[in-house]
Amino acid sequence: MFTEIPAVLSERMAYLEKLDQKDRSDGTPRNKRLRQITRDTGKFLSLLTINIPEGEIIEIGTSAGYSTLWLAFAAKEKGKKVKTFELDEAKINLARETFRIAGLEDTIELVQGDFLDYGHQLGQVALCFLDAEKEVYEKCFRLVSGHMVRNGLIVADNAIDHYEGIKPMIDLAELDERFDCLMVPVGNGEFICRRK
Ligand SMILES: C[S@@+](CC[C@H](N)C(=O)[O-])C[C@H]1O[C@@H](n2cnc3c(N)ncnc32)[C@H](O)[C@@H]1O
Repeated sequence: MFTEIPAVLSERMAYLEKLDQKDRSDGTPRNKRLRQITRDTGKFLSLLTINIPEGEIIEIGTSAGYSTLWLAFAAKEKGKKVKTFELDEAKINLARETFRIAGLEDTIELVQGDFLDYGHQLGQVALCFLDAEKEVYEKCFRLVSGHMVRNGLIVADNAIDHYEGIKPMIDLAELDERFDCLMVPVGNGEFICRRK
């Protein structure tokens, strides 16, 4: 599938990768940085998404839409959509531009606001990519876990480089008998919870 990424999509991905690199080296304050997933993590998300069961695909933490592109690329192949949540207005504007340029506006629904205010509206979830502030991971897990379909996946980013920050969520998930959990050393570490 990676040989079939449309040019407009791979060009926007490359543009965002450069923007993210620039952010990391030019002193941009942390809250303004894009803080994107790695390219390997993006590919990993696409591979997971192409094989998920029926249900919603959601993302918590859009930033400029880089990770959303990897989710949506695979979702589109399956005729599915991605719903992604973002708080920050400047990043929302950049994400809208991303989805328009990549021709994925019909595949992606961008929700402006705090995911924690929307959690109660969730339907049946097949895949949740969690990449927000580390302090909210545990709350997000509590909100999403009851909505997961059988074989659905919660994938939490930064599980290795911010292990201490998200440990409360990891501990909670590992004690939860509804889930099989695994730390995957791709990118910055992806903690995967599969609904049994
Ligand atoms: C690490 S960045 C996301 C990077 C993005 N997933 C990517 O790889 O391209 C985290 C983003 O989550 C957003 N965020 C943090 N807490 C949130 C919340 N409770 N609801 C929605 N967005 C949130 C932040 O504004 C920030 O843009």
